[in-house]
Amino acid sequence: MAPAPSPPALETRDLTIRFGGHVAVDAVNCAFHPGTLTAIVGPNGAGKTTYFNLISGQLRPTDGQVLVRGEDVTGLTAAARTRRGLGRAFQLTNLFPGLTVRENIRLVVQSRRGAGMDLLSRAARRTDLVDEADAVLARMSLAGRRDDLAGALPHGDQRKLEVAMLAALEPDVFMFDEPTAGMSVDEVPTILDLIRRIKETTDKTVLLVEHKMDVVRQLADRIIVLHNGALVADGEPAEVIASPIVQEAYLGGAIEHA
Ligand SMILES: Nc1ncnc2c1ncn2[C@@H]1O[C@H](COP(=O)(O)OP(=O)(O)OP(=O)(O)O)[C@@H](O)[C@H]1O
Repeated sequence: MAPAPSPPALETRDLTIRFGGHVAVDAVNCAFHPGTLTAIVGPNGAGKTTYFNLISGQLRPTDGQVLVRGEDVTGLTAAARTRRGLGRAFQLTNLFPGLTVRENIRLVVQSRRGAGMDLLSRAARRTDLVDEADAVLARMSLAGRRDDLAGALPHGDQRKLEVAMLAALEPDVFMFDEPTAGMSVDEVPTILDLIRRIKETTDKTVLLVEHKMDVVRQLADRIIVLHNGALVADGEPAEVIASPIVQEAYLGGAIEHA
């Protein structure tokens, strides 16, 4: 007998949230698999960030479920979902500005290894933890910034540090919400390179909310399109980008509902 296929890394079933009479996410059914980077696109207000918030546990759905490796996590807190392998990069809110770049990474490594979040503890002096933090910094091209205070970094390097901290957490599912927002044109390629490295060197599941279609085109294996909270397209990037719904959303303004 053939072995049962493994469940998706992440799945949403009929995931729905209403704010008053407004349906912000509307019965979204979608499965995400390891080794795949899925871009989530759609016009402003389509429900992309709300969908992320429902997956990561910042919001509770009105209806539907979130499953991680087949396990229903809908009733769990955001922190419990993180422990089950869901990792989300928040726009700079996770950084400790008064600590160095290396200390920020070390805290993530420490906490993942169950050694607490105290920088002065005995665990914090363990050389294996420091070495691991340094390896992440090297991999993420941040070794040169190792001793700089996170709060004093230029914006682009803070965003890089945020990606590096998520990489140090080693989640199964990486969630990026507009990782290049507010970056200058010359800083964008570095972030894309870091995300590409995560995608190419690991068998992780990556979700990316992104407005810039050139970024999506470069990174995505698959694109899903949200519009008025509903999933309206799902497929290969070239095919989805060429579809009338995306052409209208990005080149011709708002999409009219059929
Ligand atoms: N807490 C909330 N209370 C009421 N309405 C909300 C709330 N959060 C989001 N919404 C509404 O839900 C809809 C989806 O918003 P969301 O921010 O998810 O869209 P988005 O696709 O991420 O947009 P953008 O691309 O502009 O970031 C919008 O109409 C928004 O006003």
